[in-house]
Amino acid sequence: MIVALTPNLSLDRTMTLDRFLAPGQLHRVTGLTVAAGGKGVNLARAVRAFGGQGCVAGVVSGFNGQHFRALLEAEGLDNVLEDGEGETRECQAFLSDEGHPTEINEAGPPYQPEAVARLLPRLPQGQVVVCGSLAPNTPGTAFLEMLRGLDRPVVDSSGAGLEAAVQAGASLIKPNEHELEALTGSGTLDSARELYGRSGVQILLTRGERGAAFIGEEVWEVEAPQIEVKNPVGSGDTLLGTFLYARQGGQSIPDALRLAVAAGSANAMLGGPLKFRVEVARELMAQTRLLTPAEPECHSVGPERRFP
Ligand SMILES: O=P(O)(O)OC[C@@]1(O)O[C@H](CO)[C@@H](O)[C@@H]1O
Repeated sequence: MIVALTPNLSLDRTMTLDRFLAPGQLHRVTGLTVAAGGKGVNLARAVRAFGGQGCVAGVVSGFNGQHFRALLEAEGLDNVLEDGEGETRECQAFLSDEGHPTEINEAGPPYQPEAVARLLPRLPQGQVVVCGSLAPNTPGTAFLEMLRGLDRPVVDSSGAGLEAAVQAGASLIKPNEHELEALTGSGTLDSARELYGRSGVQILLTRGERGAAFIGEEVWEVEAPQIEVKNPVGSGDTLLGTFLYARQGGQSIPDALRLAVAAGSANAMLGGPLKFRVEVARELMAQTRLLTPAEPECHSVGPERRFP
């Protein structure tokens, strides 16, 4: 079981516009999809698409929260949800034939310690993955404490969330290059190696259309296939969900990474997490390229921490 604990769930509204979003102009919506969202939902969808067990966990609130529950139930995704106060946020994605997909994410209701305290004991047994942004006003100490109580979770967050993940000794983090740069001052493979060397936290570094790298005791890089991107939203979540699913199923790191990169590409090519198809990911896997594992320059690795 992969448990996608998502601190800031959302209702995702994906709008196709008659032309690329332009300031000060009227736009007509030619297509609209409303789906349960937040990074953990996309991750759980990918796990399930491959035949694995994925469960969404989080706090939902208000009318949007009821809508979220109904959409998740309609999709048949396993979930553990607690009711909170305020209103679950909305995240908008704008697409058009002219490209440049654009996202606008609300902040969401503030951190709700009581609801989180009710939620955590209800999490099912399994690998916990903490996914996405934190609720506004989440105290750093409370988040750190939560991570420490989760037995080496995987963390896909940014900013303070990522810093806390390193401090708490997460088993794996999944930054993109910008998030790694914000964390360490540089988004390169060398800086990821240095981070692993001093923390023992494994890193799955996503590099957008270029692919991804795994940095731990072993270092692997995979180049993504050339595809036409329809909607990149959720590609990183699909990539991570696929990687974790494949590793739990016993696949080697390079095989899991190739499948994960292919799955992220399939997500972007097909139009997002609701359109993702495993067969396409498997086909695209043949077009990924595994680069020769680079020799770590820094051998001073920390305590051994492997996933799973
Ligand atoms: O605001 P966060 O939590 O960073 O990201 C939320 C979000 O943009 O991430 C997913 C795509 O990765 C969307 O489904 C979702 O709405």
